[in-house]
Amino acid sequence: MTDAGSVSAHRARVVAGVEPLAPVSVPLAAALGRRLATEVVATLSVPPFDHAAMDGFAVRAADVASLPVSLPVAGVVAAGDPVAVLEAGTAIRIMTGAPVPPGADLVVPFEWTSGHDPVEVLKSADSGRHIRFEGEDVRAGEVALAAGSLLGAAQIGLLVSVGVAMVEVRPRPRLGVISTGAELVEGHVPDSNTATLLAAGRELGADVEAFGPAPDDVPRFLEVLRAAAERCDVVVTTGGISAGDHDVVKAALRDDPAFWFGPVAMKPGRPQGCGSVVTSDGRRVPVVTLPGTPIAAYAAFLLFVREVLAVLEGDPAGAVMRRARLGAPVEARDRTVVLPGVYDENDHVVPLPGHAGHSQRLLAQAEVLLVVPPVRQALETGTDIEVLVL
Ligand SMILES: Nc1nc2c(c(=O)[nH]1)N[C@H]1C(S)=C(S)[C@@H](COP(=O)(O)OP(=O)(O)OC[C@H]3O[C@@H](n4cnc5c(N)ncnc54)[C@H](O)[C@@H]3O)O[C@H]1N2
Ligand code: MOO
Repeated sequence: MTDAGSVSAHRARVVAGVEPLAPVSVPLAAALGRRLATEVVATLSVPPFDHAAMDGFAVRAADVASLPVSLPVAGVVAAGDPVAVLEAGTAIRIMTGAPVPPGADLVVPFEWTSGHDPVEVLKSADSGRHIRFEGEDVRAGEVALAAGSLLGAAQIGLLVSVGVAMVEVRPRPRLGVISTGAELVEGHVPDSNTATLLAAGRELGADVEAFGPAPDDVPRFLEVLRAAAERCDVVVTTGGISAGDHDVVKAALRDDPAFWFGPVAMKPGRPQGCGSVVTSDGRRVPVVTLPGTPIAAYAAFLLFVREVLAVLEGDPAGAVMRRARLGAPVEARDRTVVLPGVYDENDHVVPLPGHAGHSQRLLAQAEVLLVVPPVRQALETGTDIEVLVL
């Protein structure tokens, strides 16, 4: 098979022409899990003012340079108090978080002193000790987070600290799933692909909607596809793309120049396709046509559709490719093989025994899918390979 049929070529094909979604402005509370569309510049410094890092006494380092020394305590300042001023030759009792009095350049912790007025300082330190200086972490005007950053708990906390309340983020992609096949419409086979792919989409941060099962009828299928595209940013179909008499997806789209169908050198998931539909308002919506066999559909979703979602969500690097070491030898073939597997006690990956090609039971027991590259040789224990974490 030519390179056009490799997994990596198909990955590139499905994301070709896909652009990040137009940014939306949201309050921080709605930004969890989104990516920044623009860099964020700090409007406040972190910390916002010089403050004590320890409970103790604010002093001038020069006044405690030679020990022992005893200083009168001129006042007390706690976090939230107005700023006090330190006169030379005195100390101010200070609590962690309180603003450092102008004139002071050292906080001596209680443990290094007699603790009472006049305070005897027993141990000294250089100017600047136990003070957190304004802007030493982030300075106002500096870039706090780069465009493309994923907003998790820590990033949201940082944005609050730098004084930012609204952020420009990429919205959640809207993922449409269309399963196809008369056996699903008639209820002879439960539609597990729709349920699996909706769940997989939600796990990847998408808003999801089912439009199938669609019957094996070309005009009906095209109607469903257009309706899905109008409401979505990416549409996935399952089934109907191999060589059968009722393969509706392929029949409907094979002659559309915006679509590609062909075998990809992988197992499971050999029949694949992709293309795009233009909506009434001129949006180009990518469409990925996955095989119907449940394991093939799920593996292909993780290999290909995850990439599309990553681009739409504004991930600058594309979907994160995870890797792991083999915990047992695996025979690589002439095409990419996707095997259900688990982590062993060394955090290496091993295929589950009894792999029978299409077992949904085995898939449900798996922690990862091993992506065994098409290198036609025995891969030894310890070999580094790509994994799809489930
Ligand atoms: N002559 C050939 N036949 C087949 C080829 C081929 O290259 N030449 N490829 C085989 C491979 S590999 C696969 S994978 C399948 C893919 O076929 P389709 O994508 O057209 O899928 P269907 O025929 O519609 O369904 C396959 C299988 O999966 C079940 N299915 C479908 N959708 C669902 C769903 N939503 N939930 C649960 N199960 C589903 C369906 O009932 C079939 O049993 O083609 C081979 N044939
Ligand atoms: O390659 Mo198909 O996806 O296994 O049965």
